[in-house]
Amino acid sequence: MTAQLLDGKSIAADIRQQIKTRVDALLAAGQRAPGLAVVLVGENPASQVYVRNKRKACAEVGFRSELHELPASTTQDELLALIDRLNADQDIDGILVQLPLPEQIDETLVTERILPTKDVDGFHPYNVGRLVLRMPLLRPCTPKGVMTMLERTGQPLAGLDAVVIGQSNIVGRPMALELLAARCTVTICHSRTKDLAEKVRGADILVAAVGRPRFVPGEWIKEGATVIDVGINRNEDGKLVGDVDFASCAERAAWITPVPGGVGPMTIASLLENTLQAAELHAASQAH
Ligand SMILES: Nc1nc2c(c(=O)[nH]1)N[C@@H](CN(C=O)c1ccc(C(=O)N[C@@H](CCC(=O)O)C(=O)O)cc1)CN2
Repeated sequence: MTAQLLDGKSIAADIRQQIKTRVDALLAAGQRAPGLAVVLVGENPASQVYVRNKRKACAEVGFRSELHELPASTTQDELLALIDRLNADQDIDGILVQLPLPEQIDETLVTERILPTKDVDGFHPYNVGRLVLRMPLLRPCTPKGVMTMLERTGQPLAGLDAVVIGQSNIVGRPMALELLAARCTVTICHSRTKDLAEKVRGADILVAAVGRPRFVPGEWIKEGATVIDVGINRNEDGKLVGDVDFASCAERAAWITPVPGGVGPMTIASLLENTLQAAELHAASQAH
């Protein structure tokens, strides 16, 4: 089998177009455009690229976005004070603090300080808890983007065996919850998992979020599986590569995501969807 490409770049472009149409309708009805505050602490070059791309996507769909760039020496109290101001700002619907944060700042405290209804990353324990209970409000962006891609394959997900490699709070765990909510039988694998290859061989859907270049070889892939690669790694020549060995995995899979141009653009598209949803929540709360 040679896999069909799940083209995140083009699915994300469709989503941006749909969101733009909804923003145009809001503006035509005399309402204001959704507003996103993006907070970047320090000068991590990858984070600077992601933040730039997020703001570019906001501009493309007609959202307002404001950037709060803080020095790497920012204290936790200074960052929390900024979040308090953004929580209270009626012109701001969504708040995003780009991760990772410098080591003097506690990520958990920061995540918990953002109002759950403005938490467009979906990382607040309230939003994670709602996902656990199958009553999602704002859903973590990368897993949400993966679910959108899986819908595009047209295959019913209920009853499929899904394997997620990686147990991070922002990808692996919420990804497993999303797949469980879609009624897959889900196995979460991590660095202590025994017989990883055997587990992956049983997967109808594989989501690789390991952070190791080309970690999954084609021989682990079940014939006809869907392979979702969340990894973004630089190889020796500086080229971006995923967590799966694309060429050999594509020989056995039915569907596969590329890197770049797969899950990454979908993360940003999901952020736009969440920001629109947060703006709708905000407008509804003001109507009462
Ligand atoms: N507050 C958050 N921080 C981080 C998140 C997040 O969702 N929220 N996720 C990652 C980084 N990330 C978003 O912030 C992200 C990573 C990659 C891409 C992307 O589009 N990648 C491109 C390649 C880009 C390149 O050239 O480097 C692709 O895959 O095609 C988007 C978003 C950690 N932090």
